[in-house]
Amino acid sequence: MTTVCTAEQMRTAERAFFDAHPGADLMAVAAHAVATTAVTMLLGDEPLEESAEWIAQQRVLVMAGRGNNGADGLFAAAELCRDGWVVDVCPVLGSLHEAGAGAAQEAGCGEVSPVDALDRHYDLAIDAVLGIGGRPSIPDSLARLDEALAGADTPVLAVDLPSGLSADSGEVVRCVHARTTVTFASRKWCHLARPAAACCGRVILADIGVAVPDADQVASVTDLADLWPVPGPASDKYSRGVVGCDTGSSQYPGAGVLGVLGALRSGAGMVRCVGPDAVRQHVMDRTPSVVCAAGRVQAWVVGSGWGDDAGNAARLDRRLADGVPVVVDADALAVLPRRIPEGCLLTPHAGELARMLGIDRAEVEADRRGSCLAGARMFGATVLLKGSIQWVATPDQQISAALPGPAWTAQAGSGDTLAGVCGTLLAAGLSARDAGLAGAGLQALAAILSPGPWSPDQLADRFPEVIGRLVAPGPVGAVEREFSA
Ligand SMILES: NC(=O)C1=CN([C@@H]2O[C@H](COP(=O)(O)OP(=O)(O)OC[C@H]3O[C@@H](n4cnc5c(N)ncnc54)[C@H](OP(=O)(O)O)[C@@H]3O)[C@@H](O)[C@H]2O)[C@@H](O)CC1
Ligand SMILES: Nc1ncnc2c1ncn2[C@@H]1O[C@H](COP(=O)(O)OP(=O)(O)O)[C@@H](O)[C@H]1O
Repeated sequence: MTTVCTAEQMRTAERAFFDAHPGADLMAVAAHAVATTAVTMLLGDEPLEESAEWIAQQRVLVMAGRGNNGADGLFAAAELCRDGWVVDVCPVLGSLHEAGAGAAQEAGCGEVSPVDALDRHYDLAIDAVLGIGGRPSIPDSLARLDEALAGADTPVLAVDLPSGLSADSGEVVRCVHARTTVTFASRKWCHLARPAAACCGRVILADIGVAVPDADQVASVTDLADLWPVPGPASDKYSRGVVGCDTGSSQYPGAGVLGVLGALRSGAGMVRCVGPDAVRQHVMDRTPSVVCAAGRVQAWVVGSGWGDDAGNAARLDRRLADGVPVVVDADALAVLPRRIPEGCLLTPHAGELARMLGIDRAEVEADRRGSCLAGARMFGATVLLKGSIQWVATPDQQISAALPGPAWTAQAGSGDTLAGVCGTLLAAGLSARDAGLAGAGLQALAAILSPGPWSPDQLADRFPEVIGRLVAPGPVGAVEREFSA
């Protein structure tokens, strides 16, 4: 799991740290982490070149703002300059942090305006204009610099986060594009949520001695690889797990097909389709290996595409009574009994969760994390709240988020395939929490690897390749590297 925090949580942690360590120089620790990362980037793969003469030819641009983020950059500039690198400081927002500017000047850094910097060559640029105190977007002068640096293929190292991003979201208005970002104490949401994450490059987490106790946990690609069930020599179709799909209706047969596709393409040992005739016919046409007959299953997928039918409550009760874990999706969420068996997984989007909780959708949107916890508490089952950040909360009030993906999956039918994937994972024996995290993570990863308007059935057709790459044997860390490349 990766820890992730908001700007507010970071500031609270910083206050607690200073209460416990009055007078500590956190900025010096942060700046040293920036300077160390900068040197690693400058040296690249050729540490043999690290002679004083070679270092004295390498030029570094430090773009600095006027807050503490700028100060981190300025103290890093001073350290680099003292070590022999040629450093220009560029005040992008007019003024500079006073002590930081003093240190940089004393160490021998030059100063350059944003306009003059456009005409100079740099081997590395450090973006220390805006950090967690930044509001979205950047001034034109910085946008021009960012474009020029990209045009010259100059690597950019962002301090804490690329300027222009909001620490707490994946939104991008206009920002710096970093090759590497060095952040402190915990990752922030912009490092993980898309599309912002794509502007951060490789994110390095520096330990500055500050603990963020209320940081959240987000499943990483490595977690996904660890969770994914892989068949062994003794496996057969039953031991891998049989998924029963009781989804779709004559009005919405497509939802039944998509759920089956999700289950099949994510590795179910067998998929049984027991939906209405209209669904079964379409399923057989698309996926001939599906068994359209009743029988034992290890998990049920219900609710997708049921429509508003008077028989929905009885249809749900029948499946819950089977005693195996159930993925409860879409229309079945409107007819939930007061308590759901604990091993089940409820998969609402914000509107469905609002209805479950008897509140407005806007209230859910205003506190998605808290609403997800409330849903799990109210129904005694695990809840996967779908959307851009996908929270998974358990009845005992543990909460974590799935690997975030791009919004390409925000389209009708994605939830139906996701329910099928979660069914496969429950049938394979994963807990409801792990099934929610891994199912949502697979869909996100598939969309990361195949960006574009792929329809849910097309994306499901890509699941086998994504899973194959995900679980391919290799050293720990290889998976993360491959998928972040
Ligand atoms: N907290 C910690 O634990 C630690 C924090 N550390 C470091 O401190 C950083 C946070 O520093 P910070 O709070 O001073 O805010 P920062 O990001 O420098 O920006 C504020 C300045 O920017 C301005 N401004 C804002 N948006 C703007 C825009 N769009 N366009 C133009 N201007 C804009 C705003 O001016 P305003 O307009 O509000 O007057 C204000 O002057 C953090 O990211 C990390 O690097 C580390 O040293 C170690 C531990
Ligand atoms: N902004 C977003 N970013 C990433 N994924 C999203 C976003 N919004 C929705 N999704 C994904 O899209 C799917 C939508 O599910 P849902 O609304 O239930 O659709 P349907 O019921 O039509 O299948 C979910 O799998 C969710 O994870």
